[in-house]
Amino acid sequence: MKNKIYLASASPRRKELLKQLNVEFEQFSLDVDESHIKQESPEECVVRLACLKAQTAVELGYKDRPVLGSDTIVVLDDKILGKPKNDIHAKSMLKSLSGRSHQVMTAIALASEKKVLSKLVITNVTFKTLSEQEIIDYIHTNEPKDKAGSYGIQGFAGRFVTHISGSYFSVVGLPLFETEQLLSHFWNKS
Ligand SMILES: Cc1cn([C@H]2C[C@H](O)[C@@H](COP(=O)(O)OP(=O)(O)OP(=O)(O)O)O2)c(=O)[nH]c1=O
Repeated sequence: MKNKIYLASASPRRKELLKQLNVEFEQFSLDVDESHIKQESPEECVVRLACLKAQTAVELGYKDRPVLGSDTIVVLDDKILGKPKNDIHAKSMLKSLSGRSHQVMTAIALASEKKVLSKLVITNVTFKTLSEQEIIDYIHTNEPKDKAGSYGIQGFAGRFVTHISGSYFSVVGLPLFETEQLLSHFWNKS
């Protein structure tokens, strides 16, 4: 069917965001190797991972509709901050983000057997200076655990943000405007 897609993602946030586009979809989770390759830039890495998620799903047999894959990373001084390994890791990431600006990069990819289209969205986010206690309290909320950069702008960390330039939805995991654009490109080209 023309307007139905698959969402290759375990993320409940991406599911909720995709609903806002009024696209019919089925979600499933995938196990892909998300490790970073040393030589690649953050931009190359996030696009590669979004494409990998979408293309792996196609290879696994999800071929009757386009597959949407997405990946989000936080980048500080050109270095990738992925998901924290533990609370100590989360603490050091939050410390490094304190009082500074960073980029949140989300790539989206649509794949079928015939083609793959992708788009990279970069958003600048500035944090206020965080006290040691604020970082500890935030880690106790458990929010950092499954999130790139150890924070969720949509949750308690929203109050850390003094400035954002770009797409709020992209920071949460799925840029709405760009996803709709990519879908329409994909369908117009098929
Ligand atoms: C910076 C930031 C990230 N995140 C989330 C978005 C992504 O879900 C997650 C980054 O990990 P991803 O590997 O991009 O996504 P995921 O593992 O949650 O889901 P899947 O790979 O199956 O699609 O961090 C927020 O929810 N809020 C934020 O403010």
